Amino acid sequence: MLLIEDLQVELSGKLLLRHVDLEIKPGETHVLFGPNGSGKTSLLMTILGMPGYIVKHGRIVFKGEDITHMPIHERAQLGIGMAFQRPPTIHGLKTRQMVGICAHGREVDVEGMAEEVNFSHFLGREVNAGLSGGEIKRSELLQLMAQNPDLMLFDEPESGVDMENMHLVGATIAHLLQKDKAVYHANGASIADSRRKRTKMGLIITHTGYILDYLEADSGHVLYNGILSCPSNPREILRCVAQNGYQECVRCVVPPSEHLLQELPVISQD
Ligand SMILES: Nc1ncnc2c1ncn2[C@@H]1O[C@H](COP(=O)(O)OP(=O)(O)OP(=O)(O)O)[C@@H](O)[C@H]1O
Repeated sequence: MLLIEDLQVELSGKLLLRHVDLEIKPGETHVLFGPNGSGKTSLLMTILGMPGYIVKHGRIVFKGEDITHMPIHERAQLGIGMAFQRPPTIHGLKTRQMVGICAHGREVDVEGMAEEVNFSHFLGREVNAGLSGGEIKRSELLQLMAQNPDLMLFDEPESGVDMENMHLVGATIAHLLQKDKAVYHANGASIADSRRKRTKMGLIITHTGYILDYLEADSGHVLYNGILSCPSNPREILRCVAQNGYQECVRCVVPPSEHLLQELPVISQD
């Protein structure tokens, strides 16, 4: 389980996350909405343990272990992985080698996995060198498939992906999170049984909600101005935001505390 309690996080001296409480149980997938600049990527980077994201208050517990100040490589070993929105180009390292590194000593069928995400053609290329937006997403998924972590963080997996590849990306994420129908029916297990056996946890940032067409999310949240609120049905959140905008959406539930709500800025309507 991932448990985050009253988290406050600073980056370069700026407070980006002001109040985050979050619990993701084994088998659950949560979706994260929020306007640009509200701190969504910062939250994922903090969970991953990216250097520079300084926890000023609160704690992060994963699998019963306090990982608040644990270095990134130890979190990866514990089972946390991320598909980045804009990963850097790594010169001198081929994607094939990178996938091997992600597997962390496990025997993996790199070619077979690359085929699954339509990436065979790029295995010999330096990591992310000259890749298009959609190709980067598939490269990130391939690395995650090799790592196969227990908690998977996805930063806008739909952005830059065309309609045809959206199906591939959506189906791959559903499979990684044990939420595809093939898993349901494996070994003749009932859907309820398969649900109970799920162990993978997911946290997915989305602006469009397209990913919800491919997997069943257990809960949605809105991150607004560094404050996480509105744990509820993700489709209801989408509808609320589309109809009323984010500011109204976060006002429709009881905020973490009255003083935090009062600090929310007014978003201009133009
Ligand atoms: N190195 C940095 N120093 C100071 N501020 C930063 C730094 N990196 C990011 N920020 C700011 O932190 C805020 C939150 O950024 P973040 O990327 O977490 O937002 P987001 O919700 O993921 O946005 P988007 O939906 O646009 O991807 C933004 O205002 C951003 O400009």
